[in-house]
Amino acid sequence: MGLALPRPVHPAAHPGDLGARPTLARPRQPAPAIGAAAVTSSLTVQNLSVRFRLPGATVHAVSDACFEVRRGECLALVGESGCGKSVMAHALMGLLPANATVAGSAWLRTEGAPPLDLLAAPEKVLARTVRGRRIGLVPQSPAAHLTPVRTARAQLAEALRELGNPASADELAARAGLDPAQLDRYPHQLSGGMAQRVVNAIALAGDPWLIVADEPTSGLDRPLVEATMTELRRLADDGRAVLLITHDLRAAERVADHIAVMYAGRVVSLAPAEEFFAGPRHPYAAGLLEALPSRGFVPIPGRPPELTDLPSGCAFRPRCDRSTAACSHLPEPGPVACHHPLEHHVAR
Ligand SMILES: Nc1ncnc2c1ncn2[C@@H]1O[C@H](COP(=O)(O)OP(=O)(O)OP(=O)(O)O)[C@@H](O)[C@H]1O
Ligand code: NI
Repeated sequence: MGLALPRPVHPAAHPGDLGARPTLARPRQPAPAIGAAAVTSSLTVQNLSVRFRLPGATVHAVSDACFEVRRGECLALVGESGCGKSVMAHALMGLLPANATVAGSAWLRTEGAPPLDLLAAPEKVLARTVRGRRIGLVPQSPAAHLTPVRTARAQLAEALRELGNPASADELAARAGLDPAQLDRYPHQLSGGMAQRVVNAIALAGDPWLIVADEPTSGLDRPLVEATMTELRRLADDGRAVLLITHDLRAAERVADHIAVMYAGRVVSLAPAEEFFAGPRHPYAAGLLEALPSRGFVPIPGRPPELTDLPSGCAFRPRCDRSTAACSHLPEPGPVACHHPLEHHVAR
């Protein structure tokens, strides 16, 4: 985790009082209303599960995940490496490999268009109407995403052409904060920050209202992390929805309105950011917070379980110092796989 700078943890703010915590949020703007039957565009994920079949084993990569993100909001999905964050993103984009099976629903509601269940939609529909147009993916590694033998300008122009956007590469670049003079460079001639801006610009070429950013700051130094976070917050404030996937809790604190914590494929905590940083309900989420430098850097003992061999009940139970008999089975299916609903009240 890129957690070099200690940051004071702010007390709980009044709900909606974004100015009281270290966020980049400006006052939330209402979603633009389009047409008579305007709805605020949103993504509603319900009981999303993903399994991978392997010879002799099944990987329980994501189990019964539920969350929602709307225009104007940023939801951060945080958790340790391997907990299922990227698999979740790939499931939503229809990009899972052939050995995957998916269950649940992920309703994408877009103004002026019929709702679409991303998990049930045919590949042709996802390719033609969703990827790049309604959902833009900011990939983890800009260098790997860009074609090495073509200039930034050529790649921006191609994205615009494919998505039917009449804007010029220069206009798109200017909006992404790119210096037009740098557009004739090849990817290896771009700095890390510039390459990141090029892929951000490509993700926005089709004017998607939902941005899925999968570890957009991995490998970047602190100033670039800050710049990327500022950019993501700006996208949300401009009326887009942002799903930020990260293991960097401090980066999430900078931009997110809501924090979802995943552990071993399950969402174990889902809360408004103010509430989360004031005291999360699940002992694992509490442990993640205590591992922040500002909270003393206390690591969580033990390791996450193998996703091919999950314990029964709460998967965190073997590492948890607060488990009770109730944790030996999962709670009734619901938004959060957790037996500690009053954790933050008890802790304070
Ligand atoms: N095609 C696949 N076949 C089998 N298992 C897979 C496949 N793709 C991913 N997995 C497994 O699914 C689990 C979740 O992986 P995922 O990439 O979503 O983790 P993550 O939370 O994004 O981690 P990181 O922070 O390292 O990116 C891992 O155990 C991974 O090994
Ligand atoms: Ni990942």
